[in-house]
This record gives sequence, structure tokens and C-alpha cells, in this order.
Amino acid sequence: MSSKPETRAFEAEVSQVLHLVTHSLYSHKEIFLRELISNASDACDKLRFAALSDAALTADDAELRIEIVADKDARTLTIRDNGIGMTRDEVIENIGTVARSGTRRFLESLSGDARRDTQLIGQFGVGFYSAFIVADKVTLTTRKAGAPAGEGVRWESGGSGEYTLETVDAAQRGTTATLHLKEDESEFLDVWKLRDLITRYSDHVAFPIRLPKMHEGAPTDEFETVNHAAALWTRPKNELKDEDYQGFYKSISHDFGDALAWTHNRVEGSQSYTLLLYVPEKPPFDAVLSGRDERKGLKLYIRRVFIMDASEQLLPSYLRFVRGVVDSDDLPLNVSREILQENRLVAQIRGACVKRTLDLLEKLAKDEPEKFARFSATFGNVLKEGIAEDGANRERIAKLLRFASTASEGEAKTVSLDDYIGRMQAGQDTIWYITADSHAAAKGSPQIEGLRAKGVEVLLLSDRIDEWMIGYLGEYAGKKLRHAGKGEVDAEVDGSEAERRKQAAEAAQPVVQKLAGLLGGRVSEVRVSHRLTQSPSCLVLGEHDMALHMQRLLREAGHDVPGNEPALEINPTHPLVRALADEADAARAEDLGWLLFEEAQVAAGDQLADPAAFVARVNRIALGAAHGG
Ligand SMILES: Nc1ncnc2c1ncn2[C@@H]1O[C@H](COP(=O)(O)OP(=O)(O)OP(=O)(O)O)[C@@H](O)[C@H]1O
Repeated sequence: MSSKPETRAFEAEVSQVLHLVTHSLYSHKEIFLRELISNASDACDKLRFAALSDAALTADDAELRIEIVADKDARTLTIRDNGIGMTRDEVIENIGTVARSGTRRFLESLSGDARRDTQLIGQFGVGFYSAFIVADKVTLTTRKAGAPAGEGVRWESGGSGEYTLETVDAAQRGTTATLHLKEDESEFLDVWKLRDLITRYSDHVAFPIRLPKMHEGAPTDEFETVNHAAALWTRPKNELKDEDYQGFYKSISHDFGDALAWTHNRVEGSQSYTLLLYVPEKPPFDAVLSGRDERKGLKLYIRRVFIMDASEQLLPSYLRFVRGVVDSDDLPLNVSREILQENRLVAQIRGACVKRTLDLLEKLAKDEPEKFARFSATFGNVLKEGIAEDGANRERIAKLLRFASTASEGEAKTVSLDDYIGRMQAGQDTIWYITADSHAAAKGSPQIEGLRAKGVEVLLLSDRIDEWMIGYLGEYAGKKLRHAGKGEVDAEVDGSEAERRKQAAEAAQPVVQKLAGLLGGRVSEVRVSHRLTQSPSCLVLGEHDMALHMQRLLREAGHDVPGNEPALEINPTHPLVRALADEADAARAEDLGWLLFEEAQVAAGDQLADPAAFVARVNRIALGAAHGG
């Protein structure tokens, strides 16, 4: 039975992807084979899973396989599988539209800069459309497993705007993709070339990939398997080379680049399972753009049968960058997402995934600091979420975090808490840090002047997540962590210094009173500072208040931020404070008083209530100074 071909237009987005893929991926053109084999392998995985509950689906042809045939005369390359196949509707849905929301977001994120976009496409996974890099026409014939022979579907397209669809007779279940190769792509008709590509990129595919046997330089009708055809993670570690692991990583992650590190373990015991977990080098496309709810990348197999992507069930959100495979011997094959949520065995496997990943990162930090630095720069902020999310592993995660500090060079985040502790001064029992909305602001914070003057190192935290994260990390290795701009500092001082401070505070009482009167309710208190050495003033928050730059961000995002007014601390030895103390003219004293407050606000990343008034005030003071007033 055959219908008249129907011509349909691709969704606009598909045309866009096709154009992009064929134009920007030419230098990686051989990936098309990996992508089509990967689709064929997925189709075999799906059928094997479906056959668990309906054995009839594979009864007539049980050996799942992928076959590749090159026809030099017709200039076609055919990739066929006897997997799950597709119905007509599925072909339209899967190949004719951009059904996946990820693709839309991917398109939205394109910049028009060819180099950057090529990288993005690499991370996104181009799939079926990559066939059009080397083919000017692709014919796909498919029959869904379980459907009668008359319900085959033939899809055909030249890759520009439209495709035709036709119902045909198909003797076999599964999908056959025939690529009509472009003029210059004859190399893909060469069986040796194909064999080389398969062993290089698809060796680990768990199903046999077969090529025609050659006889006297010509292909015969007999096939031979050219890949290992054993799930990579089931093979002994000592048999596997780095290239094998990297090849497998690329096929499960669709990353063009290599993985940074991996861990491969077989656990035998009350339950048995195998883990193969990778840390990518670059953030995969979906991990960057998709929110925390839509996680992918960890595939669950049960006794070698692919069950589902179970990243959300097997990994906490703060390890969402991990890619890989979990293969369980003991979970029931009919497991559902709901069962996964509450299964005791799954909880154990999840715990093992966390442990192995943290082990891997610790090892990387110890043995390959340069690689670890790259990990930190890319995923450090994701890992920080674990400080709040995973109380049980808080200390281990904290050990892996890296920060900028007053003792490190530039903005690079290279200092670990252990480095900090190793450099602590005799008698110091606090790890000091400051948060701000940029590295420069953190580094220039007046609140840390006193600590710096004493040679005490301060961690400079300028990522948005820091303020929130560090709130969960009260202590590390028995040392308290403290924000240098919050709470009163009663730095350990000896008797004479304490006496000197007391006298200084008493002497400054008049100017303190003057300022308190001027600023009224805008500050909770005015007091003499023990933090400042250079700046005239700074704002200090309560121990548990949120930093001012974060309060501002949250308010801008429409949140109600409760919080107390900050205290204003002043440096009585600073000329500006002395000028205020001595100023007899009420208007000029008022200007100076507000300036001390507003300067402190700016330094803390707070927003000025009335910038125009601030500017006018600065101008009056500057002109007064210019005229010697
Ligand atoms: N050989 C095949 N057999 C059955 N279905 C297929 C086959 N090839 C593709 N498909 C279907 O078409 C869909 C789209 O394929 P495509 O390769 O473009 O993306 P994908 O495989 O879903 O995504 P990605 O390549 O990013 O993993 C697949 O999800 C699958 O449902």
C-alpha cells in the first residue's frame, strides 16, 4: 500500500537549524555518522525496553543491530537499524518540527558570531540534521515496531524548507536513513573510512554495528561487526583507554570537546551497580541555559537495558553538570519515575553518585590543580549551591571551593579555605570574608581596611550566590567564618590599645552626636570604627542582615526585603571627620555629614536615595574647598 507523496514545509526553526548545521559544522563533517549511529542505537534501546512488556515486538527478529551500507554507483550511504521505528505522526513530530523546547532556547541564544555559534551547536547536539552536512538529499524509511508492513513511512528532503511524506510498504521494522552524498563527499563511500570512523567514534555503542564483509576489494552480502558492541561501562577498566572513555563521553553528552575527568566503578554488595560519571570541560548547553527543573545527562540502565534519563533522581541539583551512566543489577525493570523518587536502592545509588563525584573532584584538586582550576572557573558557582543543599557533605564541598582574596593575585579564584587557614596569623581563629557585587568593590571595601592593615587575609566574594551560600557555612575546620562588614568587631587588643580606643571614642563623642542628629533614622547607630584605617566612614550591618548590594538586587527584582538600617562607623582621625567636628556653619556641617553617609553607601554597593542631591552636595563642598572656604 502506498499513498501519494505529501509535501510539507519544515517549521521555520528547523530550516534555521538546518542552515546553521550545514554551514557551520563543515569542519566537523564526519560527526554526522556518529549522530545517526547514536539515533539508531537509541532506537534499539527503546525497542529493547518496550519488549520487556511486549515480547512479541522483537519475536521475529531478536538481534538488535545497526547496519551501514555504501553504494558507490548510486553514491548513497545507508544507515539502518531494526529498532523501535516511527509512525507517520512521530516522523512529523520528530523530524519535521522542533519539538524540543531546548532547541528553541538554543536558537534564541545564537549570537550570529559564527565561531561562538559553532561551539554552541557542538554542545547542543545536532542529531539527525547533521546528515545534511554531507548529503544533498536524505531519504528516511521507517516502520514502527509492532505496526503492519503496510504502515511504513518514507520521508525525503533536500534539506531546504520542505520535505515529502508518503506511506509505503516496509518489509522490516526500524529505520533506514539513506544519504545521497554531495559531489565532494565520496570519501564516505569508502568502507575503510567508515570502519575507521566507527571504531573511532562509535566503538562503545552497545549494539553491533555491521559493515559488509569485503572480498577482493569489493563488498559482499555478508556482514561483520566492526565495533566492540558491549556497553562500555561493563568492560573491565584495564581494557579501556582514555580515548574509549572520551569517545563514550562524546556520544552521551553530544559534546565536541573532551571530558575533564571521569570515575568508573563497579559496586558489589547488598546491591550491585556500575557508575561511570564524567565532569565535562565546558558547560553543556542544557546545563547552562535550562533551569534547575529540566535536568538531563545521567542515564539509568537496569541490567544493560536503557530505562530513562534519571539525572534528577540520581544527582542533587548542585552536581547537575555531571554526565554519565548508572547501571543497576537490582532495580526492577518496570521502575517508574515515581518509584525512583522513593526507592531505597535508588537513594543508595544517589549517595554513591555524590560520593564518587566529590572523590573525583578532590582527586583532581590534589593531583591536577590546573584542570581543577578550569573546573572551578566553569562550575564553581554551581557547586556552591551544595553548601546550602547538602548539609551532610558541607565540609567536603567547602574544601573544594576557591575564592579570590586579599592575598591572591587579581580576580582569579584560587584560594581554598585550607590555603587560608594555612596562612592564618598566630592566635587568629576567624576566617574573614567580605561580599560585594564586584571584585573591585569587595577589594576596595572600607570595612576590611583594619584587617588588611594588620596583615589579616580577607576572602573577597563577589558572585551573587556568595552572600546566600556563605550564610550556610558558619564554620570550616573548626574555624568561624565572619563577614568583615557585619557586626561589631572587637579585635583582640591588649590593655593599652583598649585604653587608647576608649579615649578616642570619648573624644569623638561630639562628632558622633552631631552625625546621629543629622542622619536621624537612616542609620541604626553612629559609632567610632575599629575597622577603618584610610576611609572616613563605612556602613556596618547586623550580624544576620543581608549585604546591601543584595538587598538592592532583591528590591529591584520586586522583593520585599526586611532588614535593619546599617550602623555608620566613622574614622575620627580622618580629615573629613575632623572637618565635620570643627565645622561651625550648620549648612556646611550638614553637607559634610551626609557626604560621609553617602560615600559609605556607594562603597557598600547601596543605592543613593537622591543622586542629584548627592551631586549638588559634592559640588558645593568641592567649590567651597576650591575657594578656600
Ligand atoms: N533511527 C531512528 N529510529 C527511531 N527514531 C529516530 C531515529 N532517528 C531519529 N529518531 C527520532 O527523531 C528524534 C530527533 O532526532 P535527533 O537526532 O534530531 O535528536 P535527538 O536524538 O532527540 O536529540 P539529540 O541528538 O540532541 O540527542 C529522536 O528523538 C527520535 O525520536
